[in-house]
Amino acid sequence: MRIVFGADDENETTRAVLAELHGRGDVEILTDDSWPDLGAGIGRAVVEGRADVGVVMCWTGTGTAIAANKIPGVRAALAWDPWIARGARLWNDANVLAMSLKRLAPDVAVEVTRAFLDEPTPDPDEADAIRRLTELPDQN
Ligand SMILES: O=C(CO)[C@H](O)[C@H](O)COP(=O)(O)O
Repeated sequence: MRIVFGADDENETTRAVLAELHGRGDVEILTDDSWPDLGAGIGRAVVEGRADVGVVMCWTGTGTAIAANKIPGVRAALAWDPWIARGARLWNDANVLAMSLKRLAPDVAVEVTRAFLDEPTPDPDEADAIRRLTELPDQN
């Protein structure tokens, strides 16, 4: 699996997530102190096919998620527990995971990351909803 990762700050949580990612595939790391540019860069790497999925972190996770979702074709999901992360893949076909580097403990962030990456394919029952989602105009 090719994964693009970026965080606008570094701490125990980002280091734990990165270690987990390195154990799971080829990791491209984006460094950008500007969270809008970082989120957009992660999104572009995914839609341009350089990575299968993106994992992005900022203080809240929200800013980079919003920035990533500005890129057409990105479905970035903010997750704070494994159930949310799994559901984002299963029911939303999310291709970018966004997390808070300030509010998730390292072990929780790793569990969230695992849940996201372990659920590679969407639920077929959600195919219509996901198609409808991708048909919605990107106007933001
Ligand atoms: O959580 C974030 C955005 O949602 C940022 O990480 C936080 O606002 C810090 O950004 P900066 O270092 O540019 O002030």
